[in-house]
Amino acid sequence: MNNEDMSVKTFESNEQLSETLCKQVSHQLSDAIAERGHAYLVVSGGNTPKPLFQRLSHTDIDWKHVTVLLADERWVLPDSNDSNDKLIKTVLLKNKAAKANYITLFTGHEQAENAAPVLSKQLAELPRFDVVILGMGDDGHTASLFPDCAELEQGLHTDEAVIATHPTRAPYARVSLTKSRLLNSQHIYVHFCGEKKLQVFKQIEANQQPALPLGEFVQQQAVPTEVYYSAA
Ligand SMILES: O=C1O[C@H](COP(=O)(O)O)[C@@H](O)[C@H](O)[C@H]1O
Repeated sequence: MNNEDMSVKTFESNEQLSETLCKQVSHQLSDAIAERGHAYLVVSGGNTPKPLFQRLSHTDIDWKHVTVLLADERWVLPDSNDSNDKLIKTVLLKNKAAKANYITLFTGHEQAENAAPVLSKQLAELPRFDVVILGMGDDGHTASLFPDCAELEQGLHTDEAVIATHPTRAPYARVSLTKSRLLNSQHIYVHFCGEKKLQVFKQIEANQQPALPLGEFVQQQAVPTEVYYSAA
């Protein structure tokens, strides 16, 4: 698909959206396993992907040949309710998906900026991802590439795989996969819900300035990218 022809797949509810996206993602992971013996799935944190994770966890995929990792992590302890790591472990890596391999972004370093170079080296060694699912915040951030963080330009232009970011209007230091590492994927999905985010997405689609971080993934032509939106 040429991303110039991108259309937004629209659903009434996140449940309905998740049913369709789950089928799509599971086919692509299974195809990757058939072709190369292993598949890489990158997922986002936050609230939006919970129904998708629940469905994926019950889906017949040869999970032992799938590696899952996060697009970003909030620098909190792994037992915090704001930890993306906790979300993945409690909602996705269960049931059939309990057999998946998981690369955590939580290294145990006290500071995100000390963890980032270690993670960057580790993730640079991974092959091309098969599926990357990106979320979007109300401010147009994706992964932990925030419009207001001092590290945004670095995150969009570096060849490093992971950087630390410090949003000024959202809590916690973060680690985030960079644009170059996220775009090193066969397929990208953008997944968001609700009218407020739809309005932000319309600004991004129209390329309104100042450009928002998600626009870097929506406007590019290199990787097939599909947008999944639900009203509720
Ligand atoms: O902080 C984050 O926010 C975004 C969006 O989260 P949501 O709760 O509005 O769906 C998420 O994609 C990212 O992974 C997370 O760290």
